[in-house]
Amino acid sequence: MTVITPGIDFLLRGAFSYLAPSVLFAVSLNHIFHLNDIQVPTVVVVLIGALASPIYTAFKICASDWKARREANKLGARLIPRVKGRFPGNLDVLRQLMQDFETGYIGDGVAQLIKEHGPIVDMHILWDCAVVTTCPEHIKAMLAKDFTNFEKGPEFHANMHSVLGTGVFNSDGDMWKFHRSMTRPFFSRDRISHFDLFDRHAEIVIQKMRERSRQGSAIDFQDLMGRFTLDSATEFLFGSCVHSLNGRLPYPYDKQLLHYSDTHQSEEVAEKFAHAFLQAQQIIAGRERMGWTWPLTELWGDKTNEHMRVVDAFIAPIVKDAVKKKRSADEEKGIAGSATLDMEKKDDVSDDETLLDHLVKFTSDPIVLKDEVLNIMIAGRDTTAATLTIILYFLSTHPAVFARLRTEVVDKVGANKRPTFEDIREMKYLRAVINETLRLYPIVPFNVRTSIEPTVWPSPDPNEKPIYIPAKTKMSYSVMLMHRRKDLWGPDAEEFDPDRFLDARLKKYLISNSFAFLPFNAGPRICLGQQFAYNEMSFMVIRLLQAFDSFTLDEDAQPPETKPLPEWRNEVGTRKGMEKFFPKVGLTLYAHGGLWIKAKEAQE
Ligand code: HEM
Repeated sequence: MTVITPGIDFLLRGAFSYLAPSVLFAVSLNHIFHLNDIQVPTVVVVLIGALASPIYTAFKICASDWKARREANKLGARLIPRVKGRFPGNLDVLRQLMQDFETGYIGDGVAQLIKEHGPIVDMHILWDCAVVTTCPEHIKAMLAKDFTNFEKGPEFHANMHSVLGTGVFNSDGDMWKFHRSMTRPFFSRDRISHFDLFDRHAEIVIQKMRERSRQGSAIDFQDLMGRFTLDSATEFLFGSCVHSLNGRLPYPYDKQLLHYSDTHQSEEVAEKFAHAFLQAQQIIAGRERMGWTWPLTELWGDKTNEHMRVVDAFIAPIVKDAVKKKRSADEEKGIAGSATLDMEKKDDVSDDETLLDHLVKFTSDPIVLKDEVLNIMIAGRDTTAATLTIILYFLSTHPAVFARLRTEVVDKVGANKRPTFEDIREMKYLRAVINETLRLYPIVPFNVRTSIEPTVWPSPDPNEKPIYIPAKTKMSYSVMLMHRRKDLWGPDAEEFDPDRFLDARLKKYLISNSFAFLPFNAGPRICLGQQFAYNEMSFMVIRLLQAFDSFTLDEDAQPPETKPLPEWRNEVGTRKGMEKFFPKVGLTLYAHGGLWIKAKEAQE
């Protein structure tokens, strides 16, 4: 079977639509010359025809600019402030953005353009609108007020499809409603049973950290949290834990040889699965960054294929098993096929039910089931792992916050007791620490929607006309940059200070403008797992603070090429100038090279 690769498909379509005007023009010209008996050499006809495509393309660009200007005027609005680069198509801007992405501090390139042009800007890459906004009122329009006019869009779907399929993350309209409505009941109540699951895996985490602490060596906390959330997620999603916490944990780069020489190199299922899953996500994140040109980097084949084969090999038998189990249960009860759907209360979720058990009540289509569990796994795993990692980074670098939080843990829960949902609800400072971490490092720092119909947004400057948003335009928004705006969060917006979620600043900045804080998004597509995430993260942090009475960053253990760049320190008073880790973003945010810490065991 011949399969057309994304690159070949892109080139064929591109060649067809780009060359069509030239071919059409040359053929028509030839015909006119022929009718009028004019003798023109074929090579001249071909050359004139060849000019038709670039002229037509330039005409289309000017016409669409003119149309947007006219529509904006009609509505009493103005165009989005546009970046004017030095090279055609703003290629220099694109190059700078890519370079900043590879080697700079997270969001550097976009932050600079916003500083120069205001909180909404059109980077206008390759003659196409490439908008980014950090305004709460614009984000509110896309996510809530004008929700039906903004979708993820066909370009996003195409970029993500080979990994996310048509799951809840990567669908719009009726398909999204279908996925969301079958998954929502699973998250709609406080599912206390998860605390058993968290506890089992948290216990292994603590044990691994104790072992490392006794060896006097640092541990990569990001890797550890990736394993904790992978084991928890696979267990609660499929009821089949991959036990990645039992695998070999990495040692600091400078001690690798010493320790790796006496370990087996055999790759375990969990390692393979986690690695393949991560690689596939990195590839689709790269596609999203490259925009419509990404297929050119996949000329010889879809780069996600080899990784998705590993992921599928793990998931397919689990899905098959769940469908089989459900069928036999139905047969035993004497119900069959669609009758099952009428006879069961599908939305009821029993305590021991996994997400997959729940989903098979709605469909037995293995592709839909696989897509949905994979989507939830991506949504739920790296997000909590990275947030926990950054919480620990802040606790390691802010001893006063650590001490106050530890006092709250010991006072409210005790030195050893397993935390309950009620304990967590009472712990105001813990919630403030988590929120402050999510404010400075929201795990989805950049996101995107696509407009369907043209619309008008309020101007960030009330003295200026509103802003015209054309139809079918990709609108990026950055909650991370919004969360750091001094006009929205006060002059100390770049400081890590959990008290801002407890003192007068809460009312002044947040309650008066609730769309200024959106780590979980808002509106109909708000994160389904928000409560689950708060529970899981709170549980883990409490267990850690019960077991250890100090954490320190071990900067020597950090691989040198992943350390923050020395020149960052020149930017005094900014997060970039303060940071001791290198934040990066794939689909979600993470610490480049991991987060290496040393933990000291508590004596109580
Ligand atoms: C710190 C942890 C988390 C953060 C910061 C977070 C953040 C987000 C954000 C920003 C979105 C919106 C994405 C978009 O529309 O483009 C989202 C969606 C979603 N999240 Fe989370 N999430 C977290 C944890 C979880 C967990 C633990 C789960 C489930 C186990 C989960 C399930 C989902 C789902 C299913 C969606 C898709 C909703 C939809 O499109 O209708 N999330 N999350």
